[in-house]
Amino acid sequence: MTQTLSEAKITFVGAGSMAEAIVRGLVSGGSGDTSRIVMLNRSDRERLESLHRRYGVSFETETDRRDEAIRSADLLVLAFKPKDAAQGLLALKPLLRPGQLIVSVIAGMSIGTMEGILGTAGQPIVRTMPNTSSTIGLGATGISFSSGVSAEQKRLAVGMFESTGIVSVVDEPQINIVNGVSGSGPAYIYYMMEAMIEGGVRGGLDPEEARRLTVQTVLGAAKMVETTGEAPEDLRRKVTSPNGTTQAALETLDHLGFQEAVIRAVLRCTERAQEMGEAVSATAASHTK
Ligand SMILES: NC(=O)C1=CN([C@@H]2O[C@H](COP(=O)(O)OP(=O)(O)OC[C@H]3O[C@@H](n4cnc5c(N)ncnc54)[C@H](O)[C@@H]3O)[C@@H](O)[C@H]2O)C=CC1
Ligand SMILES: O=C(O)[C@@H]1CCC=N1
Repeated sequence: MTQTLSEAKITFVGAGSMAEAIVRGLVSGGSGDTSRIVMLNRSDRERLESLHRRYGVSFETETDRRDEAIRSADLLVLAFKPKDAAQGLLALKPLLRPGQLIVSVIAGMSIGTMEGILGTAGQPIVRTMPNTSSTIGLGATGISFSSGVSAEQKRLAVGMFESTGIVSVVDEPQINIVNGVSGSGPAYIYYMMEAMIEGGVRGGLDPEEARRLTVQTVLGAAKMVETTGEAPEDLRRKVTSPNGTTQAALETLDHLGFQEAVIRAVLRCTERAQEMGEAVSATAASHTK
């Protein structure tokens, strides 16, 4: 029988900000009985209770029941930090069923590393890179599959992230660059917004007005690219009158290396994901020695 996303039992291992962003997207997308979603955390019962109150999800804190929530899940979402990944995966290893679907949102950690730690080449693993805008249904998620993922499991995993925004299926080696563009991307935009607000305030605007104008400008610019289908470059040209104010502003950005700084940030982020993935392998190797 084919299983739908609204029937699938989903257990989150790690109940931090990314897990909450996905849950909030799932719940507001109206996908089934939310009590079938179980949240587990290393500690912090209050956090789990708060998620239960806000989204109607279940949670477990007692060892036997936590283990059962892991064993019985159709989709096991790994949502802990890379620094906790080696230990977290080793603890899961004895609880996994063959064929049980693992979905990782952990930055940097490759499918090969997960297979190595779990000691199973055939376990279906979905490696993803979502972002926190999933919270409001405007997420952008890169997703890739190990060879053991069935067509039905792919559909479930893609469906889960589609309920939180858009999904790009990519080859696994590209997940780190997705991290550089959209996984960490919201932070670059927030950083630019902080600077625009600060510029407005320095120029004499009230901070709240500077914030309001900045938010609408970023929203409007993103919507213009989406709605018109025009290239950002062409839209930028339309704002830029020859020898006008925008040109003066862009020349200042060019002088300070804005474009190159952003490109280098995206690529450095990608490289950092690779480094973090390698650190997980090294930690796992030291645990299993
Ligand atoms: N925050 C973001 O924008 C994004 C984060 N990610 C990835 O999502 C993962 C989680 O990130 P956040 O939610 O920001 O971290 P977080 O620190 O908010 O949450 C992680 C949670 O996992 C729990 N945890 C650690 N080890 C555990 C274990 N063995 N069993 C159960 N729970 C455990 C911790 O107690 C913590 O509450 C990271 O691997 C990160 O790379 C991916 C895309 C975007
Ligand atoms: O900063 C991080 O490592 C995580 C991964 C993508 C966004 N936040």
